[in-house]
Amino acid sequence: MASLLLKNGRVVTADSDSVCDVLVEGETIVAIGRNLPVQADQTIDATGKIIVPGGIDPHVHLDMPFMGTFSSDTHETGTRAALHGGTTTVIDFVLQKQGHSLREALTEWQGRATGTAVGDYSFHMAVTDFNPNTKAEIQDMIAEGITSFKTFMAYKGALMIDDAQMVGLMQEVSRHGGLVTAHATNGDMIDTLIAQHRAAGKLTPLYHYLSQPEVTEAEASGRFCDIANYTGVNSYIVHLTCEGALNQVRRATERNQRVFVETCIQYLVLDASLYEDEVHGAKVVMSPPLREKKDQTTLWAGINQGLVQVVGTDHCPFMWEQKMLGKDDFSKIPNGHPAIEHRMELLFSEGVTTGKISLQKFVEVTSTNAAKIFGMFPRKGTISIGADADLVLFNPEKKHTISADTHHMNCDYSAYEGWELTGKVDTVILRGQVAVQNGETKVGRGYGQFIKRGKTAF
Ligand SMILES: NC(=O)NCCC(=O)O
Ligand SMILES: [Zn+2]
Ligand SMILES: [Zn+2]
Repeated sequence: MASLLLKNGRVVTADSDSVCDVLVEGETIVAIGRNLPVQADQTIDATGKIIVPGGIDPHVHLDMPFMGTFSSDTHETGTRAALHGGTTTVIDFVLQKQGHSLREALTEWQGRATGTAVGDYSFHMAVTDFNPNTKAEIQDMIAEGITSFKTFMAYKGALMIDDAQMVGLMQEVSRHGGLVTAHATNGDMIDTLIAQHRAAGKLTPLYHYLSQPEVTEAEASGRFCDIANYTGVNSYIVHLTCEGALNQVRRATERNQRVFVETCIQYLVLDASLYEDEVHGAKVVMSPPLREKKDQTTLWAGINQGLVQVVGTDHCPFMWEQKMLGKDDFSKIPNGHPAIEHRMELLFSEGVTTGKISLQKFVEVTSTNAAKIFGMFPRKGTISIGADADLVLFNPEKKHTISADTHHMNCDYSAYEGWELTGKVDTVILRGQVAVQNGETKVGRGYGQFIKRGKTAF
């Protein structure tokens, strides 16, 4: 079995921080300690580098059929780009087609990802049609290692379920110890506002933003918390963006309810002023939309308060040509933006180097908490003996500039074009293999494995 020794790095986990060596045998970490008296097949000098657990992005949409097109990163290109940014595991969304089974959808997604993913991956199951047949499949999905069930409270006619279905799904998932997650926005209200804006000839990207005011997210977040509380299911709100929604979670915690919350990197660092650009505003058309500075402040504080446990990306890239499907009508712009590659470097630069969050909080929200919530801990999400050797060597001083010319995502623009960041991923190790070094990919198509997940252990 091949061995790899990382020497003299600053090893940071959610609960420890010390300069030491890490020894890997095969795919697994076998020893951690100062000046380990061992030789290995390969040694990497990590002096001056931070070593963190491989990142976990639990919110990505790869090769996903959506709004009449497909997101432009495949499981191959998306997971490769993720690796370049230090994310070694992603959780992608399988979408049930309304009128069809969960199994059919899973088979379709397995067909796309198996043998093509470069980095490790798992799936959430998006339940878009909860009925007696779907109900009977919940247990099967959990047996497959798909223990989280995504709901959309918006996108009516395509993905949205109503409250009756939500209650039924939560009851069934609760019975089997799984987790229900939600895109928590009020779809009916949003559709009404979209229709009003279109009827008034208000068609620029700004009206995407104005069709999804804060109240649409706050209302649905509160409703989701309430139904989850009633059913007793483990619950998680994806891509939470704003103060009003986080206040609903705070309210839930006051009755001693626990609701996990994910925000995404863009909501921490980009704001709604970008929608004023009538052309390029399309690059950041996503749902929910970008919000205001006060919401960013609330989200950073929410991370430090432990109300927000995860920073994901909601990576859902579209080529500019695809975005231009909506050049004359904001409601036809495919929703989503590319970010899978830059989540960790952006969060480090904008969060850790500015002092907004600590390095250990960075590890928690980029890796450890997702591993615990989504049933992968301690195999993933930490640096400990017996864990998968998913390790990121990070150069905290190195400055670099984001550009679509150099990124690895299959997208011809970047919402962060020209941003200068401090802190760069240097080397990435996935299950004991050097996967990225000096900007080069060292593992190939098909190296990524499906990760069967267990239950929430947080
Ligand atoms: N978020 C977004 O704009 N696109 C992907 C689908 C979703 O997560 O709602
Ligand atoms: Zn969503
Ligand atoms: Zn999403």
